[in-house]
Amino acid sequence: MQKVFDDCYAMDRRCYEEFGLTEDILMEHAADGMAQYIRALDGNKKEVLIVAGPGNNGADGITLARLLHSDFEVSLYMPYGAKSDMAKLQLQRLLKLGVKPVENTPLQTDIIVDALFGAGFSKPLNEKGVELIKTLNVMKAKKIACDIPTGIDPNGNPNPVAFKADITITMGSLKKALFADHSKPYIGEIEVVDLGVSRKIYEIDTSTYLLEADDFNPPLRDNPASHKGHYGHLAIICGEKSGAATLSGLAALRFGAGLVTLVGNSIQNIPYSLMQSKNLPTGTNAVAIGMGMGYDLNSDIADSIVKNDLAVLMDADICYIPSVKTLLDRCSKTVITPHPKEFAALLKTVGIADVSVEDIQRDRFGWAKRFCENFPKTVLLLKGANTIIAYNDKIYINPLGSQVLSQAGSGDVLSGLIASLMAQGYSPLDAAINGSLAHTMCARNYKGANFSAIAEDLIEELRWLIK
Ligand SMILES: NC(=O)C1=CN([C@@H]2O[C@H](COP(=O)(O)OP(=O)(O)OC[C@H]3O[C@@H](n4cnc5c(N)ncnc54)[C@H](O)[C@@H]3O)[C@@H](O)[C@H]2O)[C@@H](O)CC1
Ligand SMILES: Nc1ncnc2c1ncn2[C@@H]1O[C@H](COP(=O)(O)OP(=O)(O)O)[C@@H](O)[C@H]1O
Ligand SMILES: [K+]
Repeated sequence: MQKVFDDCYAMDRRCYEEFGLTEDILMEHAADGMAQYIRALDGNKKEVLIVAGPGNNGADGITLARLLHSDFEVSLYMPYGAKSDMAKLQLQRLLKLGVKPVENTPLQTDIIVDALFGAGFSKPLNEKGVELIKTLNVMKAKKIACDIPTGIDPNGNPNPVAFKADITITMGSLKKALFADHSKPYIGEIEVVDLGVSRKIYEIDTSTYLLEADDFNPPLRDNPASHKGHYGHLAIICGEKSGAATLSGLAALRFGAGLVTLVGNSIQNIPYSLMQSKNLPTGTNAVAIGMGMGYDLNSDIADSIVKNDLAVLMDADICYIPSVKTLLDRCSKTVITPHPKEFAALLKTVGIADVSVEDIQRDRFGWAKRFCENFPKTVLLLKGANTIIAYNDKIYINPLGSQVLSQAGSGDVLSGLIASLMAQGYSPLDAAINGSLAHTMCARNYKGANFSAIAEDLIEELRWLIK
């Protein structure tokens, strides 16, 4: 797990005030981090175009030009001149080496470093900036963003366009804007550079964390004398489309639930390994509800969930049903897993806000936080390119998913995985984190073409998740 921050200003300030470092020292390290990365690239890449802006992001770029000068053919392009004190100082130093900024971007180059705007990006790019970014984006070169790709605003949205990086070399620590859904196509890989002290010292407390594959805690069985009763009994409520519940059920079983029952009237053709029942079976310790259900929730089942305070995973259609609020208010072990459209419906159903899917996607962290303030007992998993898991004031980001997962049924698999862990006794938060990690790791391990995975393939991958 890595720490993630809104921005680095407080941590930079601490470096100056408590550790006696200067802006100059921090900047030298920032530029050196990029220089080391460029020096380690394949030896044929010699031409480097650095596009430097007027502020300290630009100053990082100018400093990099000094560090690379004479070992590389550096072109430094400064379309807005140097405005910040550090940019002016770094430019003076560079001029003393006899290096002058170029008047135009070259037509081709091996490497482009985007140091136009970084943490200070605060208003839309003007026409000149838009044209420049578009020109850089179509050039064939290795593309490196300094701190954050130019054009990505603090909420992670391109405004209106953004530099499309192969790698973002970010300064000091990770920032939330790198993990918005809208920024994902622009960020590329991410590398963090230390700024004069180790990251362990630089970073302060946070409530946001980035999940990694190493955080995965699988439901391994360590009791040789176990029986199915040790691994929980999950009930999945079926409705209009029983295929969704069946996929969830198979995923839950493959992920270790001892017994999985599909609950509903006359469900056809269910796989032999799943049980079926018209009512909530006695002995159920977790319930999954909403997948393919339609908008009709059996009130006896809802009452029984509330009365017995069962662990409950809620997904999909339940976001549109008013009684979702009762479940969220009254149950103490709940996970809800909407995609952005379902989340918009949920916010409206429970009376928090009437907003569009695009409003949510432009501020996923903000809306997740607002939801959790209203429902402090619930774990929210907001699906997306970078899935967010939010509980109370804590946020966990899972960046490991990919377009392999973009098809109907993969959300049903996710519900089954999380509900399976809830049945096996994981806390709702741990179930959401580990279910989501398993889901994205299955997608990463899938060997076929990235358009070809279906839900059943993800379920198959669970077999090989632990090597
Ligand atoms: N503060 C520090 O100690 C460090 C800062 N570093 C670098 O400094 C960067 C932040 O520098 P700044 O705060 O100077 O900000 P930027 O260099 O990102 O932006 C410079 C200024 O441009 C203006 N601006 C913002 N958006 C604009 C737009 N769309 N069109 C035209 N002008 C616009 C703003 O007034 C802003 O302050 C970081 O991203 C990082 O690269 C690093 O050197 C590490 C240390
Ligand atoms: N481009 C992507 N990158 C990462 N994860 C993705 C991507 N597209 C889809 N997913 C994931 O796939 C799942 C899709 O769920 P959902 O939309 O509910 O599908 P369904 O209900 O049809 O099964 C979510 O977990 C989502 O985060
Ligand atoms: K940048």
